[in-house]
Amino acid sequence: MSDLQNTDQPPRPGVVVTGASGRMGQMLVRLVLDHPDLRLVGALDQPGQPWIGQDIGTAMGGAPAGVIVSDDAVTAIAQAQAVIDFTTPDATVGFAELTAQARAVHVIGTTGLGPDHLAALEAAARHAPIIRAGNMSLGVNLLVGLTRKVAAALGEGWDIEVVESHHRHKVDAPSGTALMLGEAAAEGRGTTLDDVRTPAREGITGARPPGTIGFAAIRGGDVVGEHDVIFAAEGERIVLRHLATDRAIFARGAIRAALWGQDKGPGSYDMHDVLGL
Ligand SMILES: NC(=O)c1ccc[n+]([C@@H]2O[C@H](COP(=O)([O-])OP(=O)(O)OC[C@H]3O[C@@H](n4cnc5c(N)ncnc54)[C@H](O)[C@@H]3O)[C@@H](O)[C@H]2O)c1
Ligand SMILES: O=C(O)C1=N[C@H](C(=O)O)CCC1
Repeated sequence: MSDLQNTDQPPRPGVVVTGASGRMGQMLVRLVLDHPDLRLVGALDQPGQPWIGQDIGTAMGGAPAGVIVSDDAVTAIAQAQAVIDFTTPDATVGFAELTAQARAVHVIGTTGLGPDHLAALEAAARHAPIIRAGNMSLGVNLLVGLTRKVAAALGEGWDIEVVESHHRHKVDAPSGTALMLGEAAAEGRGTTLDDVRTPAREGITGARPPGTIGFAAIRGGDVVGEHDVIFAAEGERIVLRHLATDRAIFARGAIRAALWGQDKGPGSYDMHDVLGL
């Protein structure tokens, strides 16, 4: 095979994966390395992480990938056309400033973001596209639409509860997905989640106020991610359920978003934009 690049083909976007040693980071590195239309140009992790300075392929137990894990985000992101980021809220805000400077697409899967983080991302999105979703899978994004529809069809005689289960390492609750589903249910009812969200229950809580949306979080073992939206009325119940059994569904969505974003202008986007839902 010739070493010469086929000049008829557009250049393949260069991708930096952040949190490269993490559960999602490793999955993303594998899929980007295998992708015919993308190049892995950087693998970032936090200072002190034992993989810093090693080839990402060998650190993951495979063949060398030709990309060294680094904690130098400034240098790595300067050469990226896309940054795929599943890390922590504070780290994500830092990466957003750098992707804005590089005019690179920032695909954000990080959950647990607070109002200050979200405001910082809005500011960064004035300079480059940001595609963010608490869940990047096709199935969950379809479920969001179904949840909105069912909530719109049912009156306040139907109580809405979102129950989620995740692995023992997850640090935020409710999950980003549960919040997406709760927001969709609230929208379906013509309100906002902030107005109807019930705080976590414990002790003598009193009876359930009508029209509220509650959340319950289960943590244990290696559960990848499970979500039920329960609509409960007198005498009947509807349960909308999504079960994730493989993190690849999130990584595939993120890669699709990175490619989709290549010809988009600055702004805030989500997976509904990417998937055309
Ligand atoms: N949106 C989705 O579809 C989706 C799917 C799965 C997970 N998530 C979210 O993605 C995030 C990561 O999940 P995970 O299970 O991979 O976690 P993890 O703990 O396995 O990985 C996080 C990685 O980020 C790294 N990191 C932390 N701070 C950093 C910094 N300042 N710079 C660079 N790297 C840094 C850690 O060292 C680690 O490698 C969580 O917020 C989780 O909820 C979202
Ligand atoms: O493993 C996690 O952490 C997950 N986080 C997302 C969430 O908070 O909803 C998506 C599912 C997996």
